[in-house]
Amino acid sequence: MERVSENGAAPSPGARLRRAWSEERPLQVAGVINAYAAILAESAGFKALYLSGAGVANASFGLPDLGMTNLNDVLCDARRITGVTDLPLLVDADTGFGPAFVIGRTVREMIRAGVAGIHIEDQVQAKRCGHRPGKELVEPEEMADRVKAATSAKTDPDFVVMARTDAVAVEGLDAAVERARLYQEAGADAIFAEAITELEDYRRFTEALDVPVLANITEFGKTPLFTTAELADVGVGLALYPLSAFRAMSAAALKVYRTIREEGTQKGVVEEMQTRSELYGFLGYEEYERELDRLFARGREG
Ligand SMILES: C[C@](O)(C(=O)O)[C@H](CC(=O)O)C(=O)O
Repeated sequence: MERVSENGAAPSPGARLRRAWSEERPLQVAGVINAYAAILAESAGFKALYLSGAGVANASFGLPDLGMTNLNDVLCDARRITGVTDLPLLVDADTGFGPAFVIGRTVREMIRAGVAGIHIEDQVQAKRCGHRPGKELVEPEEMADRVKAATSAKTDPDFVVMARTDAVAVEGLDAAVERARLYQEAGADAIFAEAITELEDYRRFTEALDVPVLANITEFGKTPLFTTAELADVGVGLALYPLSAFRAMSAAALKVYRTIREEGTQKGVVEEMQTRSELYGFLGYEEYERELDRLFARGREG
């Protein structure tokens, strides 16, 4: 049941994320690299958004996804997104950015930033992308402590603490499902099953758990591009597309840069661009202008 505060205030971002995953199955969660991408994803009809750790590292810092960005780096991008949309935002908090007290601070700061939930993972601090070789995990109990540190820091009971396990690729399916059960017991509100290779493996998670399971449908990784129908069939609760639009934007941008450089003009690619009026439409530019006119018309007339 969605909690509405006693003074009748709107449901919190966490409550909205929970509502979204109860209304759509699997809930499609769109990765958005920045505030404008959030506006685009919302206009396409998504009901929940995601800020990718790789996305922050790659797009905001030009760095690889190797745990080189910190809490403030991620918060800064998260705030920009929550500033333009009421859709619930799930944020990649890597390993929580430090030991127990830091994980607690991560949760409180994320809630203050209007974030709906985070996921923290069971990799060592020197983490890697979940779809790369050479991942190392902390002991299951240490990860359970991370989860407890996160859940006990909630200042909004509906804030979502999702536990990600990278164990399938490292320890195999049975151990990964066992870990997920332990994380659920420790208080995780959802489980992120990373780097799954077989559709049926999701069923092992969903049958063993009472909380929603997220499938990370990221391109060029270990997981095939399963459809929502396939994922629904094995009980998956959330389907994540962390970097899909970013990859497409990056390919488009490179093509434009190369064309301008090589051909001395952008004429050959201008048809592929979003127009000025489309951009302004998404931004509500004209509404802002009308407001400006209304506010300052007297000054101008005088
Ligand atoms: C989910 C992820 O952690 C991310 O940062 O978005 C990445 C995505 C990717 O590299 O494709 C991951 O799966 O490790």
